Amino acid sequence: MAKKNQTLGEFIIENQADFQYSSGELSRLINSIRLAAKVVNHEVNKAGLVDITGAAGEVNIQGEDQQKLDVYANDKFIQTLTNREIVCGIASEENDDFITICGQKEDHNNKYVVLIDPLDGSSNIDVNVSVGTIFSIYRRVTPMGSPVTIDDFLQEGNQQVAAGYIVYGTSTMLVYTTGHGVNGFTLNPAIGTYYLSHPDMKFPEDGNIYSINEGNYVHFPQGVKDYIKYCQTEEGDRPYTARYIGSLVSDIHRNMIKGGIYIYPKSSKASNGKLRLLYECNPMAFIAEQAGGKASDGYQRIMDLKPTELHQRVPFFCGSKNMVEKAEEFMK
Ligand SMILES: O=P(O)(O)OC[C@H]1O[C@](O)(COP(=O)(O)O)[C@@H](O)[C@@H]1O
Ligand SMILES: [Mg+2]
Ligand SMILES: [Mg+2]
Repeated sequence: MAKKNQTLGEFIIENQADFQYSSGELSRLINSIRLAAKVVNHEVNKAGLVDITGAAGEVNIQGEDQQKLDVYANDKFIQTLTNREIVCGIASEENDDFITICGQKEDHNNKYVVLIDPLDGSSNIDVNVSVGTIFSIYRRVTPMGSPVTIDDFLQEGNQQVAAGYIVYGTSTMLVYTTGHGVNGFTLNPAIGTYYLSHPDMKFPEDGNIYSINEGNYVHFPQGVKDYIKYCQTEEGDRPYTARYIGSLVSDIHRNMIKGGIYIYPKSSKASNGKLRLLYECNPMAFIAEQAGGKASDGYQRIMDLKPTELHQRVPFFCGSKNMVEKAEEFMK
């Protein structure tokens, strides 16, 4: 049983056996993400002081202006994972195509691929609102020693071996799962160590927070409009409270602790919504389900969706189980 205030390092070692294929590689991989997150956290905390705010002047494959911190975080995570030779491929929101990590030896036995949203909530960087990083880990499907292919990345979310996020907020937390529940670790910045502050995190089955960008209301499908009206109706424990930070990681983290639902639906402006299946929705869905919550595209379980493209978008309904089921009823 996880001991409160255990360090992340201790927790990783102690729980290594949990993992079916445990050979220490996944532990080293999680440790590398822990390290890269500390480096990025250091920069995030100085946003505004150092020249790390504003646009980097490039546009990513999503057509978004890359923020300097998007690029910085992307470089730090890719560097840290590459230098430790534990992954055979990386895909990122900020890179058009996946990257093959060969390392020193061509025939390395690295068996994991990582998909990452290096900086989530980019629109909040310059305004001192919490942002995050999201990661998703799979075992490769192509034979060891053979070139990594797109098939290693286009796997259904139910094949994830681990997933998690880092939230750079009032404190910095790393929250992850390897399919054995969800645990949250808070960084003590004074000594640079993560401590188990939130063991065995659980989504309350019900909540009274709904998180959606109502500014797009007129463009939403009727089912979403009806669900919003339902949330705002004076009846029983409603109206619910509206909370929307505009950083997926932070909105889901809050709702997991307090109970709530996050929705980024499709709309007449965005036929598949905005969020990316592989490095935003699948990892957050794995976390949500492992914490007793639910995640769908309004109809189907997110983690059963068959990916077809690296940067594909899907509608996203995620949160307290009963609230997501209620919203799905309105989508029927
Ligand atoms: O401004 P909008 O349209 O409400 O979108 C906000 C959503 O977009 C995102 O910022 C997309 O993620 P990135 O910042 O990683 O591109 C989510 O974090 C957030 O929930
Ligand atoms: Mg994102
Ligand atoms: Mg991002």
